[in-house]
Amino acid sequence: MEAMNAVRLLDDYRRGDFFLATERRTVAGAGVAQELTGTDEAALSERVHAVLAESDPPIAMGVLPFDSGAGTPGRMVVPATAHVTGPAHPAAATLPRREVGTPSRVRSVPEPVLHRDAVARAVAALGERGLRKVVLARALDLEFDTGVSPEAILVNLVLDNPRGYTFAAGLPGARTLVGSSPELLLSRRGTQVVSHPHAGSMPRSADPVEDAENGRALLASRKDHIEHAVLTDAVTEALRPFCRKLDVPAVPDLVSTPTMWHLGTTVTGELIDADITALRLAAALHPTPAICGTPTDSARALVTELEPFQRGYYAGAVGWVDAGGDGEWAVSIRCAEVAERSLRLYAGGGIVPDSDPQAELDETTAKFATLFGAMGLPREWLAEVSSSAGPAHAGRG
Ligand SMILES: C=C(O[C@H]1C=CC=C(C(=O)O)[C@@H]1O)C(=O)O
Repeated sequence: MEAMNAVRLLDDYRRGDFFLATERRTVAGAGVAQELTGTDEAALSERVHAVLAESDPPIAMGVLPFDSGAGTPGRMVVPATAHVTGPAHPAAATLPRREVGTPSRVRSVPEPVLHRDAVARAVAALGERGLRKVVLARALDLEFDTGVSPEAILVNLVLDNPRGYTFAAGLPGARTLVGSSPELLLSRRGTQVVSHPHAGSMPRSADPVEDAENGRALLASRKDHIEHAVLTDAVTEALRPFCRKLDVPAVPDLVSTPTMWHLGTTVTGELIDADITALRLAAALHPTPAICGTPTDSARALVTELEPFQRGYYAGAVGWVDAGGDGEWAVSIRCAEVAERSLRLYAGGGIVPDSDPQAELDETTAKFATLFGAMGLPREWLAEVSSSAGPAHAGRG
């Protein structure tokens, strides 16, 4: 695998290919030497491992869906050419921002008032069905009169956040998943594994006093600590059978992106069996309660019942694995599925018994700001399309 300048790789990215920029490295793959798809993620990881023993380049990259049971397959590609190099920053900061264009229509799915209703129904269902947490999402559909460029969105996302897991990945049906996630599902290097689960949120603010206050409020929020503890417990339990040592801090850290504050816990472990690959571990962890809920099956059933769309590759995972089993997988949030002249943005939030429907609607609105900012769209539009007044406010143009 050749090393090439990360900025050049970013500039060269074309839809259909794979790109992941992190604080530590940049991974890019172009073209398709082999494609493997499947709805059983553990089986897919075994097939990928077998293929990688004979592949050049010895690396596969791709996406896992939120729910492969809904028929959306995991997709892994051994690219024709692959590059693994250093971080895109600070050099990327010199790149000019790219124009994305203005959508002719922006629509909330479901309408904001219906998302609030869904949150209220979820709160009721938690008690009735014995769930500790469920994550509910909504979408924004943007339509354009001309082609929309995932390449431009990717460049702007990389510029906006040197610390994110910023990705673009080709999907079946000539679509592209593009986004910038704060959340590491799993990385493996030799026998060392790391997961950095995130749950609990407050928006960042341009006003430094309010911004710091929001961070403090999140650290003091009992509801958010409960939401986070459910997640950390599940990640710990999923990793435990694979690890001889596991380190789980007792309290989460306050972590941030340019648009959100979160609670995050860095879980580190040492594998018992060095043959377990990063993709196999990602498949074992997914879906965590950061994007689904607890217990997993009942939470997933409730998501299917209450959300008026299929999540596809939102709230799945995006990453890579090499022939030695090392790799890095991010939770695919703060992202959009881009088609020819349209795109769908997704944002969700964890619901626990103390959740408030309006606050949950506002939280999804704040999370959309990552993609909205990268597309150069005004924040006021986001507020307008997320107004709980409903359909009269739900469209533009
Ligand atoms: C499900 C999403 O965020 C997750 C990650 C961080 C904080 C979250 C929360 O506070 O609810 C969510 O669990 C999303 O951005 O769509």
